[in-house]
Amino acid sequence: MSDVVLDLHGIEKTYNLGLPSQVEVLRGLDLRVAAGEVVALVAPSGAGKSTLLHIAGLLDAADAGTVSIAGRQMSGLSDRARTEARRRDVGFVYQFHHLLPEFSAAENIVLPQLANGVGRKAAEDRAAELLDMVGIAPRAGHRPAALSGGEQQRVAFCRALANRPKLLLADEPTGNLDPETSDRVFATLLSLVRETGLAALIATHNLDLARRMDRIVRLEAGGII
Ligand SMILES: Nc1ncnc2c1ncn2[C@@H]1O[C@H](COP(=O)(O)OP(=O)(O)OP(=O)(O)O)[C@@H](O)[C@H]1O
Repeated sequence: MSDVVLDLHGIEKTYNLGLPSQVEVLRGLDLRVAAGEVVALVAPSGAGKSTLLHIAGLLDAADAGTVSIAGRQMSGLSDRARTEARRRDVGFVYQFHHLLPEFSAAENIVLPQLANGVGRKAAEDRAAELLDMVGIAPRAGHRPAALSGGEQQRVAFCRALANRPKLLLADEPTGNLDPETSDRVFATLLSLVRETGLAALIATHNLDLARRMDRIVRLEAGGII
């Protein structure tokens, strides 16, 4: 596959609460996502979707196997180097936006850039550009509580893309929205991803949305089938 951004190979993960309550979640999972590709991750509840996204996003470590992002092997890195790689290369969107309630929409997009070493003026320009791309520039000064659910999720997309990551990971990004809003917000997400050419892995239970992506992968019995 050309231009592989996310390369998971032989990933194993077991949660050890002590025998007999050992949960083997991932058993030698392989998955690749290329630049510009939007992949739907479909899994029955409890199959390990969140576990997989956390490992791919360097939030959690696998017991075995390798994680490469943009050609760089992440498995052997120190915690600090991994955190830096996550900040720089990975954007996350969650089902519930997790925006900071005391900050405006624009500030929520500025802050992760400041944490990544970007200057304030450049960060503000980037926030304005992203809010414009998702069609809510006039809401830049609103705090999350003064935004609709769909607007909040759009801001969360902008925040995820603020540092120009190579990989976007999303866990049910439109799952808490009504079907019509979900549809519109999802279309925004797709066009954002396509414009920026990043690799995206988007978990969803919604098969209509999954079908609009480039490829569907199913997580079952600890692997991709
Ligand atoms: N920290 C943990 N300790 C022990 N078991 C865990 C832990 N986290 C998850 N599990 C178990 O691992 C399995 C996979 O969990 P995970 O959260 O990845 O599932 P999921 O596919 O995201 O589910 P859902 O779609 O319902 O959110 C589940 O059986 C869960 O109970």
